[in-house]
Amino acid sequence: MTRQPSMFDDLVDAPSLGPVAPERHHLTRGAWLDHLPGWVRGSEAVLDVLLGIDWRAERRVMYDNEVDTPRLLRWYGGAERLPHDVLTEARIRLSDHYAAELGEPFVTAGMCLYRDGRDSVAWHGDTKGRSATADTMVAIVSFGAPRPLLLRPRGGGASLRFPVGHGDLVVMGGSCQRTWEHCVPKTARPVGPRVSVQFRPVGVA
Ligand SMILES: O=C(O)CCC(=O)C(=O)O
Ligand SMILES: [Fe+2]
Repeated sequence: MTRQPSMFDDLVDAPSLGPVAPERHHLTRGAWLDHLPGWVRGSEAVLDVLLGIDWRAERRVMYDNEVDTPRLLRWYGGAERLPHDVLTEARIRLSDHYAAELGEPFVTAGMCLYRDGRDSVAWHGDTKGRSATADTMVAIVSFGAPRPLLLRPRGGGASLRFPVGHGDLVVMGGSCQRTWEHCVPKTARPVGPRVSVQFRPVGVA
């Protein structure tokens, strides 16, 4: 029996991706950032799945004590199935869109869970691996509560602020990891959880 479409269909529709049509912001020294708010439609359903994956706390040494880093992590190599099919599709679509410019596909998916405003990541560049010396791209898709992603040039300069959450796409490209730094600061505002999914080529971390 065929069913009449109903007003509830929007709520149960599978998450989907809009066109990859980001706006490019040229930064200094060959760095750039592509920004596309609301790329993933129906991102709440993806967030629900992501909140339930096997998150891991990472320990690091600080002032001689071992402390938990203030966010949870999960890293997927290229061979591991991603927790939601729309993420697999996102990786394919991003690899297609950036193929000519990047020259290789996005492969790994690093995920971070910011449980609330106390979770954060300090200023850094993703400079483990080839990104220490070569131009590359890191594509970030965000789910859940918006948090600001801040960028600033290494060696000093004003910082830029991009709100990221609810299906937004941000791609850091060119020399961005070497010549600029980024962070997600803590906030005293009450905020819900945010999951960041970062796609990178092999050998970039
Ligand atoms: O939360 C984000 O989107 C940024 C995460 C990040 O910079 C990193 O894990 O290297
Ligand atoms: Fe990073």
